[in-house]
This record gives sequence, structure tokens and C-alpha cells, in this order.
Amino acid sequence: MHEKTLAGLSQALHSKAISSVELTEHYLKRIDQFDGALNSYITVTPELALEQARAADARLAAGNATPLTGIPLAHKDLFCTQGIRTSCGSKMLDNFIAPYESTVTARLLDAGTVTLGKTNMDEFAMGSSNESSFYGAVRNPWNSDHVPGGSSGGSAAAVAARLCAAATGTDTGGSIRQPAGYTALTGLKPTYGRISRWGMIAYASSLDQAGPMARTAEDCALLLQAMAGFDERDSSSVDEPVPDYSAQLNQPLTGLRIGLPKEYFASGLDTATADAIAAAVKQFQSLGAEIKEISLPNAELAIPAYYIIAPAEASSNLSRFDGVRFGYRCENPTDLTDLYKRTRAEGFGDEVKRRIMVGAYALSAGYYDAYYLQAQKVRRLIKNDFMAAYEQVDVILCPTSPTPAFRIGEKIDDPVSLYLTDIYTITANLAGVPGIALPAGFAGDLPIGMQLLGPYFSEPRLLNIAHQYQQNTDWHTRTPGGF
Ligand SMILES: NC(=O)C[C@H](N)C(=O)O
Repeated sequence: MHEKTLAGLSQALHSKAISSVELTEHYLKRIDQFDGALNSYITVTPELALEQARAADARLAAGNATPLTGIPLAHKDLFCTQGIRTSCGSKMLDNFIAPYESTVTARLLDAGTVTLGKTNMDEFAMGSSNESSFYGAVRNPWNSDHVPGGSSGGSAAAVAARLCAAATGTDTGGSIRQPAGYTALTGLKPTYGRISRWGMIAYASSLDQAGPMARTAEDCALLLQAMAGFDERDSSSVDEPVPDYSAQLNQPLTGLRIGLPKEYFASGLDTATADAIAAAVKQFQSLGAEIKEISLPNAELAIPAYYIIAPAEASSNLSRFDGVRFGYRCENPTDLTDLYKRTRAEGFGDEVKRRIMVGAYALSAGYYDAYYLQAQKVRRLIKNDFMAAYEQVDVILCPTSPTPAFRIGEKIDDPVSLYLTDIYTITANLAGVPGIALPAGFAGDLPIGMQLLGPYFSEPRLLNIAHQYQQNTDWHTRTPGGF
């Protein structure tokens, strides 16, 4: 059963070839069998999943099902799920049972999906390898010595190992696209504001965006359909009609103008990755696309700007974890200051502390103008680069990361080298534009990802282009050995 894509499972459920209870039991068995070694789930919710599966079967029988009814999903442990632990990968929230449901998970539940559990992630989504999780590193199903990427590394590993039909992720600087690239999945970061952030534990609010992680673009279209839409509870949610994301998947690509940003093919790009992207370019040409070289001249400033803006917002957002209202609280505090200090010192891991310190420094009097304000100006320049590029081309094609997945532990002592793995993904978050990652080849047993970026609200076009590529290639059909 798990060989099928989400779209294939949906058909099987609707034709009654399988039931949601059978499918859910099948995935729960696989989680039991394989997840000890992978560590992709923080929490598994078997009773709830089976109860939801029974309800889904009743809905399928009654004839009022959606394409997602009965589909077993996993959610990044950053989405609040009512009555279920929502840890955000941190000791700080290890004891936190969310009292309410995030808009994303609520919409997916309304569509009839089944929640298998909550997936592992970098602590508070700060990381690119899933090694900063309080619950331990996640292994890449393609090669267990390697990271699955991050911060949505548990979601990526769980989908790649077929321990769920698809999963949710979030992307602040690449956290959907980079792990999708490292595990041969298709992952979509929509336009900022397309999906509600309500009930997502905030990291950097002006950058955070949820999205689907699945096997194919077709599956991402089905998931985005349920996830997208205006939500008055999120002030950054955009009141823009939600198109039918599956309707345009089969449009031909004739005349499509694809831009290759020359800054993304410069030094630091691994040769196997460069070769895979060159082959994808040829594939797109054979499907009728025109290729142009373009420039994103300020791209090299993206990492420094991001590592001011994201920590600045994080230092503010994470001030709510103080041991008073919810989450971890230190033992026997002597007074309120001691409570704050020890709760935060004991509850947060090293990377989170590093970012809070950097952020607080960048926002402090005397440094605000020199760092934070400068970074915001750079952010505008990066946005302007994209706007100028989209006057010449319809979409931009580039790698998702400079290299395939690295080894567990390889970059753990060098945060800056870890930050550099997001060099191709961060620009889209700073500009707020959408991007889709999809598999484009392999270097040995490790997947290579490519990325398509488009103008605001171009998700239908990105899904269409990715789908056409997947109709003509088979990278996305491969399964990691042993799963
Ligand atoms: N959350 C993300 O998108 C991941 C990014 N690598 C970060 O640590 O900020």
C-alpha cells in the first residue's frame, strides 16, 4: 500500500479497494518496524489515528469525502495539535499539550485526514540537519550515516521511508525545500501569507510559512488545496482567492521562460549537483521551455541578512518561554529572576541560545541601525532582484542546496558552515516568493534536489512545471533501499 503516492491512495480509498483503517494500521506497523532506527517521529498517536480512520471510512461510505479523506499524515511538531504534545523539538515544550488546533492541522482534519503523529525537527526550527532536536538526530533513509536536512527533517525522513503518505513542514529559510532535496521528495514553500500561521509556534514571523512535503507535485497540489486560504486569526494571512491547484497540472510547458541565476552556479556548487541541474535544464528544453541566464545580484547578502532578521524575530518570539505560563519550569526557583534565568538556561539548547543572543544583540540600542536596519534594507534589495528577474522570465531554476546531504556530526561544531547549506533557499523567504523543491537525480545513493521559484501566488504554475517534469522523469518514483 505504501508504494502508492497520496493521489494513488486517494483513488484506492474512493474505489473501496482499501479502507482508511487498513491503511492506517499498515503505516502504524511500519512506524513500529522502522522508526526505531530513523527517529523521525517524536510522538505517535495510534488510538487517535484509528478513531479518525474509522470516521473517514464512514465518510467515504456516505459519499461526502474529499480527495484527502482517510489519508494518514504526519505533522511537524511545531503545529499545535489539540490534546497532543507539541514540543517544537525542545525540552522547553516537552510537557506541553496544545490546548488548541492550528489552522493548518484543523483544515486537514476537516478534509478527513488521519493524524499518525508528530515529527521530529530542529529545536524551534533552528537548524538545517535536524541535529539540534532535544529528541536526537534523525537519520536519512537513503543513507543512515547522513542527515535528512532540517528543520523539517522528521517529516522528510518519515515520508521518504514511507512511514506516512505525506507530511506538513514549515520553511523559514529553507526548512521544507532543503530536507525535501536531501530525501528525494517534493516540498512546497508557498507565498508568504498563503497559508495561515495561526497555531504554528513562531520562530521568525515575517519569514515562517507552512507547506506540504510529499512524493510528487500532484500530491502537493492536493495538500495545498486544503491548507491554503485566508484566516482572520493571522494578520499576515492574505485574502486572495484559492485557485484549483490540480486543474493546471497538465498544461504544456511550451514557451515557458526559465531563468538560471548565475550567482547560484558559482563556486561552492558540487559537481554532481551541477550536472543534475544541467540535465534537468535539457529536460525542460525538450518540453518546450526557453532558458535564459539571469542575475540576482544581491543573493550573496542573503545569509548575513537572514542571520540578523531571523534571530532578531526569534529573540522576541521566544521571550514567552519563561517558565510561568506553560512549558518547562526549573526546580525550586529562589525568586522570579532565578526562575526566568534557570528555566531558559535549562530549557533551551545551544543553537536556540546562540540565536537569542545574536538577535537580542542586533536589536539592542546602538546596534539596531548598524545591523537590523541594514539587514532590512538588504532584504528589500533581494526582493527587488526577484521582481526584476520576473520581468524577464516566468520562473527561476536552481539547486536546493550546494551539496547532497552531509554526514551526521560533520558540521555540528561549525554553525556558519551549516548556515551556508541554505544559501539557495533563504532568498525566497526574504522576498516572500514561493518555491518548490523536487528530486533531480542522485549522487551515489544520495538524492539531489532542484528548486523552482516563481512570482507571488504562482503556486499553480510551479506545481504544473514540477508535475510535467515528473511525468517525464522517474527520480521521484525511487524508494530508499530497505523501506
Ligand atoms: N527554519 C528554517 O527554515 C531553517 C533555517 N536553516 C534556520 O535555521 O533558520
